[in-house]
Amino acid sequence: MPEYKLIYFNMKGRAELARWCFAYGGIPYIDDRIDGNWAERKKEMPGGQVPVLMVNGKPLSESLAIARYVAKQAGLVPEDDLEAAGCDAIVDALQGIMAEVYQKVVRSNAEPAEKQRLMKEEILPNKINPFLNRLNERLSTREWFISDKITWADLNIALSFASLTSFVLDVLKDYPAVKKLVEKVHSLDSIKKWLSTRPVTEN
Ligand SMILES: N[C@@H](CCC(=O)N[C@@H](CS)C(=O)NCC(=O)O)C(=O)O
Repeated sequence: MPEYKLIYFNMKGRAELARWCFAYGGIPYIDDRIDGNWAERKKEMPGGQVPVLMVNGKPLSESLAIARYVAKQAGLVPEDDLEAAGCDAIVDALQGIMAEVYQKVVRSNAEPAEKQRLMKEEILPNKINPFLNRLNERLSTREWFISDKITWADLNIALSFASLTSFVLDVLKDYPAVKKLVEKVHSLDSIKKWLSTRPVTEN
């Protein structure tokens, strides 16, 4: 097995999906969380950013390329090309939604009341709820997102909506099939173990 080192900050952010894939696959890796000397470490990173996955000393950048690669090693990418592309599609869509939430709400300098208004009156009704409607309909008739087998798309759905629940407590209230999938992923032994042992961080 190759030697893996995942380099990122001490946060979930763009590295957490890869960490969940490592956990699911029981694949050993070094979880290298940069602490304090970013200016120095930045020079070593291709493109000057993280996450970077070192595979036997060779760097791979871009969070979704990293997560997809680790998912493949963990048996979480379908063999069928169209099913694999279906997973890519929902992962990309979720990435877009989460990027908007982080940019406009989590990292914005707006007052808390304005953040709440933005979330309630704009992002939820225009972006998140229509997405959840379609996803809930799809998950009502199937075991996992793409087929009868779990994939990294399921892990990403569970990760993203668990994280959104910290901003909007009842985000899944009207979407029971999505809620069921999120709970199913969280009840996997490998994921439960990761969640109970990972470093505690705010984001
Ligand atoms: N498209 C890249 C974006 C990477 C990115 O924005 N990384 C941020 C942390 S989340 C970073 O390295 N920031 C520090 C810097 O740019 O100096 C990805 O998805 O991996």
